[in-house]
Amino acid sequence: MALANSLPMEMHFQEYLVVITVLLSAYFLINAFYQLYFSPLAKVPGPWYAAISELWYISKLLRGQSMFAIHDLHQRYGPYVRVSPNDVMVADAEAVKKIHSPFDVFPKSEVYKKAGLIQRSIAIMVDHDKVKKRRKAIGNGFSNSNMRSLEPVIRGKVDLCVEKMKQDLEAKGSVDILPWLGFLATDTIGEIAFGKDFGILASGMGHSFGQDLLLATGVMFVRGHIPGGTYLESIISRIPHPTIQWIFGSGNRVFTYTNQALGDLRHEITEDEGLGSKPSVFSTILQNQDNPTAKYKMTMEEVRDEALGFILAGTDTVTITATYLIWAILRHKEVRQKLEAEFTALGDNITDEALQQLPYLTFVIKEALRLYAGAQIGLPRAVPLGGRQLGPYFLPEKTGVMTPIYSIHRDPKIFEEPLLFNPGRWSCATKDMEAAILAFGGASRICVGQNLAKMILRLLAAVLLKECPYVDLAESCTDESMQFAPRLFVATKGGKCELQNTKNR
Ligand code: HEM
Repeated sequence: MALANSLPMEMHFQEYLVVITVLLSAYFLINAFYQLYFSPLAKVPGPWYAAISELWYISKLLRGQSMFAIHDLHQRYGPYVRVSPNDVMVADAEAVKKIHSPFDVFPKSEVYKKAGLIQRSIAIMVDHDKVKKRRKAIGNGFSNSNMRSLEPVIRGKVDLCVEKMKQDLEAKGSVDILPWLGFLATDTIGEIAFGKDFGILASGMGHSFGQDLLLATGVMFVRGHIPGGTYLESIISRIPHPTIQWIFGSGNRVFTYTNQALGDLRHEITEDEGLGSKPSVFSTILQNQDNPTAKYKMTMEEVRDEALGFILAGTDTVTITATYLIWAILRHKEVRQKLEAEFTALGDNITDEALQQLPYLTFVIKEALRLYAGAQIGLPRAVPLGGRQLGPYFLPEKTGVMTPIYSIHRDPKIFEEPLLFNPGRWSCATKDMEAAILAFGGASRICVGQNLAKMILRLLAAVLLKECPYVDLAESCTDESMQFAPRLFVATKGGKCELQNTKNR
């Protein structure tokens, strides 16, 4: 009897499944046919599997292979490659200039917005008018003149970092600079944004904030890149398992820490009207909060999201660029000698102002940023209203266009022998070379922290070579181990960058 009752149900269910499968297959086939032959992007070259679904690009991105995979596609298909139904990678120098033009703004793509954790930060803002206003509000904090007033803080961090690395070199004969430069970046940005560092340079150990931020960023990234990521998150985050709760609680823990630190900083700044308080990129903003006539104001939540955005955007990028900069200097003897000559001529006058005047140091940093800047993936933008002609293709509005830094910086039409680390090439730089550099992005969305990043790089190179003249690459630090690893963000293949003390060799 029970069997007799269940049979029609089962048949009904199977029929239901068959209908759904047929419908889905039909949808898939019709969509694939449309994408390949009738979509406005159908003429843009690229592999067929990328044109019919986002899966190929997302999987490459999440597995950290996007920059290599995209580079291969550009070699095969040319400067325009369709990498998903609605996204085109553009490595054509003229079109890249248009995409990052200050006059005809291609807004950031919504991918950033979906990410979530730092909703009020400039890094994920799409609306251009809001971006302009916010950049004015925070721009002063990173201006060259404010950077000068922050220099003692930054110099103090660089000195401490070099001192710690020197201790390892002298006690153990070698040092892995990768974690130390990570501590340097995190503590420096922590201090100038929150008014206090995380104490990790001094202790030589990570801080739970770093781990929480990493987790929260992972959640944010998956949410932004996986279709339906927000719904997936709201379901998974309800599972009452301690590890899952801990992972999804990371965002709140990060907010609690940041609110506390910024609250203290605000108190200190408003109590003594900024006199003698710790220098911070937010000093003016925090002073202005209770000033009714102030032109640019920000709420505490906005300041918090910006501060977190700085940590997220600034720490890994500075760590990786600084690591490769030091590696590249020590890897190329003639580069090191020329730099040492410039530093020797400065004597003890190692100030950032003096370092900024050194031509060869400037070329070395530019070349390190060309080949090894911490961000190498495609910068996502959307085609503005009305659509735009880019090269031979007319792309409708809202088409995603990405400018792949890795490939553009290695374009042989612009950079002779593009894979060679050759700082001298910048002594006679062409306009095209200058325009092709996207290490800090471009135009209206150029990196807010580039002055800070460059200051750290300059001071680090000068102080390290002065304090540790006996340092060289360790045997473990080979060209192979220093290749880019397939990770989400740039990383070294060997997972470290070891230097050794050559004094006793
Ligand atoms: C060598 C180190 C750095 C590199 C290579 C780098 C690279 C970049 C790039 C390529 C962009 C543009 C992203 C896009 O257009 O989609 C960007 C934006 C940004 N960066 Fe950096 N960055 C570095 C350091 C920093 C530091 C130290 C901070 C802050 C303390 C920072 C804060 C930001 C912010 C807030 C944005 C978003 C700006 C906007 O959307 O208008 N970056 N960075």
